Amino acid sequence: MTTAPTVSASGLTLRYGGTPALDDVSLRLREGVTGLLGPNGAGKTTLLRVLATAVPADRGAFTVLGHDPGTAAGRQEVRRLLGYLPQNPGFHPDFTAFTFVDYVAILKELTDRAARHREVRRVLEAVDLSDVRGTRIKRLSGGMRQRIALAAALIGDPGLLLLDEPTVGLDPEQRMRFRELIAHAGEGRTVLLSTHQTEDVAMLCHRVIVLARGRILFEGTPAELTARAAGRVWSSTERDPAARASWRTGLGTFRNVGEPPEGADLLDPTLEDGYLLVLDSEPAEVAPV
Ligand SMILES: Nc1ncnc2c1ncn2[C@@H]1O[C@H](COP(=O)(O)OP(=O)(O)OP(=O)(O)O)[C@@H](O)[C@H]1O
Repeated sequence: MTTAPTVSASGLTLRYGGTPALDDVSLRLREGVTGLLGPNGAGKTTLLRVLATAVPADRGAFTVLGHDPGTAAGRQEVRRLLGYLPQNPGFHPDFTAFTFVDYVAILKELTDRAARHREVRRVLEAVDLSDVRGTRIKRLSGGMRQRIALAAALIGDPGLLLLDEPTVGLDPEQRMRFRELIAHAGEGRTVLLSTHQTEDVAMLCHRVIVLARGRILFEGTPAELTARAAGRVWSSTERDPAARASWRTGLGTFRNVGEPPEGADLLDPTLEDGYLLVLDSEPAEVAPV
């Protein structure tokens, strides 16, 4: 039995000038972590901002756990149900981890001081930052700052978590640590994770959406995205000019992605190969506005 979707969206469209940042986007998000992949300018941040009710769509509609943000009451309810980690969280560097998260909790209408402080301690504990809660943010590493932003998004235990490129700029160890936290956050709630890291998607997402030029090009499981490249990745001793992408690996041979020649030495595809080929299938021209 499939659970009811947390988010149901249909026909979301938003233009900046003549450029469609979102173009007729329909989707359903369920419990677990859904990765949102797409090249720069694909519309990922715009989609997250629309779902976070930070900006209204020009057309289309969506609900979060049945609430419609098209009405003032619905919008208020949706805001209570979601946590949002924006691309640039905008910390005041002189705030401590605790005062920043407490400030966000006040904005989230947690008015009872004692209960709010308990909640702030809970979310800082959840991201393993209890030890530095009194430290000023300017003295903390990038990874710790991202964990503070995640803690702030977790205030009130939201059913929907929107994360905009949270692992950008983190070193591999911090990224792995953050992956653990996202996977944990995705247990029992719905997470939409915008990222450029195909590895993050392969490692922790239940589903993946590929967005380009404001349109959804693919929606499915990471295994299904990887399968798009089955039989389309091969090894050769020379760069294959017919390949969509071709590079020399550490082994000295070339790894090619595209349409292989007859009898090619096929390799196992990765999610990144599938992603590349899905992007390649995109029509070159955008529909006239
Ligand atoms: N406030 C704005 N005003 C004008 N154009 C905008 C605005 N925000 C986004 N855009 C445009 O909308 C399109 C989608 O941008 P968006 O930031 O959503 O993409 P993205 O997939 O998040 O990109 P990135 O991976 O680089 O963060 C781009 O063409 C961008 O230039």
